[in-house]
Amino acid sequence: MPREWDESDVRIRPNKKGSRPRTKDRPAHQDALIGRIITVDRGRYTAIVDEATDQERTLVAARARELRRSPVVVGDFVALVGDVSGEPDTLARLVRIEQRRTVLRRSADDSDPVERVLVANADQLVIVVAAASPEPRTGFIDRALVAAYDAGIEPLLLITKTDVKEPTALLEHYQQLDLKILLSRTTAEQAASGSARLVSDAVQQLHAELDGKVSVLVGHSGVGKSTMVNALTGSQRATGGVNTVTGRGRHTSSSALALRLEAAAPGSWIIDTPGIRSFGLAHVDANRILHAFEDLEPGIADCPRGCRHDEAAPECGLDAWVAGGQAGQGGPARLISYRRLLSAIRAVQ
Ligand SMILES: Nc1nc2c(ncn2[C@@H]2O[C@H](COP(=O)(O)OP(=O)(O)OP(=O)(O)O)[C@@H](O)[C@H]2O)c(=O)[nH]1
Ligand SMILES: [Zn+2]
Repeated sequence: MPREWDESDVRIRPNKKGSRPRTKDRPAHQDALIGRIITVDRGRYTAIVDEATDQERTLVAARARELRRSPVVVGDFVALVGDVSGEPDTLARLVRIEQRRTVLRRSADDSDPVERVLVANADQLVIVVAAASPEPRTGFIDRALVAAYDAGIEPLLLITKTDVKEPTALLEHYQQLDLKILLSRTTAEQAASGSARLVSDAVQQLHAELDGKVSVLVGHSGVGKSTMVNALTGSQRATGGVNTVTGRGRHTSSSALALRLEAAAPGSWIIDTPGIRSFGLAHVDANRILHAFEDLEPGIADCPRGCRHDEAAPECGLDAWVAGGQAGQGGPARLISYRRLLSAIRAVQ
């Protein structure tokens, strides 16, 4: 029966060329498989696909030519095409990097402003220091806190070797900061025997904090990071499966490696960072680092206009803030830490 066309009819009328958009309008590789990058080694990217299903497998991929200039890092979700069987000696093609939820960055040091992405999509940064041997350095912790703040990820401080020394001074220093702190230790006999068995309470507490999340661990050499990572992951580095690709022997050039948290919800990963010992912060705006010092931050309310908050700043509100005890007993030391970091970053900006 004839009738009049109106605008709504026009809209639902099928496209003359068919309902499929033309190739160039379609997102490339729509049917690609999405994988999680667990390690990067000499241009080869190891990904987990179909994670937490019975199809789960590990495969190795190389970047497509058009991604040559786009760094792919541990924690990235990527689109994979080609041979995605994961069979030995196969190589998939990595054609796209999915949008990153968080990005942990650093510059190699403050004087090298080249900013590098270290890890993508992490939820948490676990800063590992020892109560003693090596002595904890608040400068390292503060830098890591700024990096976590900059990345928009949650920091957590893990103090190891509390059997060797009580971390009283360190706890005092961070007392007024809203920072989650966990302690771990071995029994003295075990430490003396050289095979550190961590007390299970400490491991379980950290496990609970990591369950369901992607966490990056950073710390100086010798603080007991590997000991803790092994306790949480069951030494996946050393034996079969995923480990042929991620095992220590073959893992030479990458600075990060994702390991699965044992006995945890799917998607719980620990990213170890053996090659990362420092956090250059040249890429972070000096005016923003105070946000990582929440215990001091309210003190700038009374600063004169344009105050630079450094030692030379006349009548900086931070001096009165810590002198008045508002940042707690550790306040004066915290202010020194803040100003030291501030001047290091300003010196290169
Ligand atoms: N007393 C004591 N010793 C520990 C503890 N945790 C680790 N250790 C010992 O500290 C030493 C260094 O531990 P690692 O786990 O290798 O340290 P790391 O941070 O991984 O160091 P790198 O491998 O150099 O990166 C080892 O001899 C451990 O047995 C602890 O809680 N208490
Ligand atoms: Zn000020």
